Amino acid sequence: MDIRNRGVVVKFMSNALIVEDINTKERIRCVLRGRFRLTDLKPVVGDIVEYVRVHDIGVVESILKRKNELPKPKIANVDQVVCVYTLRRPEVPLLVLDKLLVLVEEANLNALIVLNKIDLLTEEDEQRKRLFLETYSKLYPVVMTSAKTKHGIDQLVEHFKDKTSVFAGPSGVGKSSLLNVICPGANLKTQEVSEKLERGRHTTTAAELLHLPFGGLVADTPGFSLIEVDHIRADKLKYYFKEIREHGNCLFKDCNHIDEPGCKIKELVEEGVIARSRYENYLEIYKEVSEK
Ligand SMILES: Nc1nc2c(ncn2[C@@H]2O[C@H](COP(=O)(O)OP(=O)(O)OP(=O)(O)O)[C@@H](O)[C@H]2O)c(=O)[nH]1
Ligand SMILES: [Zn+2]
Repeated sequence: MDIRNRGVVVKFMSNALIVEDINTKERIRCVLRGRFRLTDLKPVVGDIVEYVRVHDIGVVESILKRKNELPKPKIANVDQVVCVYTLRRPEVPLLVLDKLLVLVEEANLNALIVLNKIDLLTEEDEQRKRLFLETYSKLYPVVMTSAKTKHGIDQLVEHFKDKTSVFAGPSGVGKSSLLNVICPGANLKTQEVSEKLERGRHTTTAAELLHLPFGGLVADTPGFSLIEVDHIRADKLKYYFKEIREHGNCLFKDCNHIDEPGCKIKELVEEGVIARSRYENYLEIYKEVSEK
């Protein structure tokens, strides 16, 4: 009787995949059992598979049910999307972060918010920083970091421990820099200009999962930096804003919280329970997806 082992698919190569054994952490080159040719279901990075050893290679027998699945980068069983944001260099509009969080909620994933480049913040930014923390730490875990001075990196590491993470966020916020700090040796090439020009190609190649030295896995790609919400239906948007989803109870059951009478959400914005910027961005995205 063959012994079935379990492992995580960490990488794809031309005609084989690399599976990291769940128990031994050994990386084994695997091929797929022939019957996979007959189905549409193929393993992706992040999948947990069952495999048997045949001499020094493995043969993948089956794929375990996925907890979740990201289309781009193609990756399964992600525990958290690490949403990186900066208040300076670049100064990113909150709308960009709120759209990203909508995508994370839509995919039913957990978000970790990282406010990076805090070394660049001055006293003038104190107010904006406080407002940012006030708004988001009610909703998601927030960590403040500097990839440059290493401030907050210990705390960041705690959040990555024993999880499968993927970075996301707009260009230039420091995703690759943070990855290189928490995973020395990852050596993300994406910082180089030549590579950046090939970005289109880079984002279409399969992600690879890297083993973190303190336990856990992280995808080597900059995640989804293209933050596109056009596919979302306007009447579904309310489910992808955490605080709006959690405070229902409007006069109309199907209230979209725009200008309906007896809207509880609008009341909560007035009372300061729901952040005004979040509600305004909700309205903005609602408008955007209604007009398409
Ligand atoms: N001052 C400061 N600069 C930083 C910090 N983190 C990253 N940078 C710089 O910001 C620039 C962009 O960093 P990247 O890590 O390439 O950003 P990215 O998010 O991966 O960008 P894309 O690959 O375009 O998506 C680089 O010049 C980094 O050196 C930080 O915490 N503080
Ligand atoms: Zn309402």
